[in-house]
Amino acid sequence: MPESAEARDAGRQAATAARRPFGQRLAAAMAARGPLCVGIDPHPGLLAGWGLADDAEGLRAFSLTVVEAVARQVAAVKPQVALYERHGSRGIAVLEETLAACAQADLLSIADAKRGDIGSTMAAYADAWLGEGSALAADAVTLSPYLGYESLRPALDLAASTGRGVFVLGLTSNPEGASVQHVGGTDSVARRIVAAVARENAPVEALGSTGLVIGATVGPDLVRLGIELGSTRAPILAPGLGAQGATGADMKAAFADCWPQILGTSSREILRTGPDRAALLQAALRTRDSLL
Ligand SMILES: O=C(O)c1cc(=O)[nH]c(=O)n1[C@@H]1O[C@H](COP(=O)(O)O)[C@@H](O)[C@H]1O
Repeated sequence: MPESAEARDAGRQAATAARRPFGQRLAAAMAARGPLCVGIDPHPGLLAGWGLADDAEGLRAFSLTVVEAVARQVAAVKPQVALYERHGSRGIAVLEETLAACAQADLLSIADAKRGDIGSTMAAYADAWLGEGSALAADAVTLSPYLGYESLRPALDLAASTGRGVFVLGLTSNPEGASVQHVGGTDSVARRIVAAVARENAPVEALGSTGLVIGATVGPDLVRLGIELGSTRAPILAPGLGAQGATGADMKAAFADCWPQILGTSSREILRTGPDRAALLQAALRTRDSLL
């Protein structure tokens, strides 16, 4: 018999009630397993290197292998949504299956979707990535604030009410980001985003659920722009480790004032060692150890 609407709503409410806030869950995972998030970026070249076809079946084998290799060993994984979207609806179905496998394995998932739009459309993105009962809902999603920080409000509010999290782009790891994010000098666009995120987390005593993305490569910019992260209570997702050149030592120097908040993330450098699960795990643990 099909589930009634009332039963479905009750099930969703129970699922939300049982979930602790994302910041708390991330802090616990980082304390237990270290500050690394493994990026799942199934690039065509990586699929070929693993002997897999560049199609939905290849994508599925790749994604589930990574989840199986690192579950219970690292704090989180971050599937790159673009690399599923390029396979159309079948790729999205694989992403849904990958997110479900993470939930099953008690592995935090961060959907790297970088969504951002006017508020009314943002509400629909929020339902997709953070809503209870959505097959695409992850533990957290990346968001772009460059339509204005407050345009993200529907996602910020839904994340808070479902115990999920967001990571808002602050200073990105790519060199082109400076042309927007550095504008304003010591009162830069990025500094204003960081301040808005800090306000979001102000009521929380420990790690909040509104995170920032700050590239592992931007240490000198943080100093030059006078951006201070330690008081934001934001979890900080730091991409750029490995393939983009940043090392654990670079990150420790750049983020000395907020080290307990840092979740380093690396994709290609780890993924290149697959498809052997033991090799993938070893590469992940080596990267993690560089952050301890
Ligand atoms: O939001 C992100 O994760 C992100 C932000 C950023 O500033 N730079 C950045 O590289 N990323 C993502 O992090 C991943 C980095 O991949 P690797 O360079 O292979 O480790 C990619 O999925 C990027 O889209």
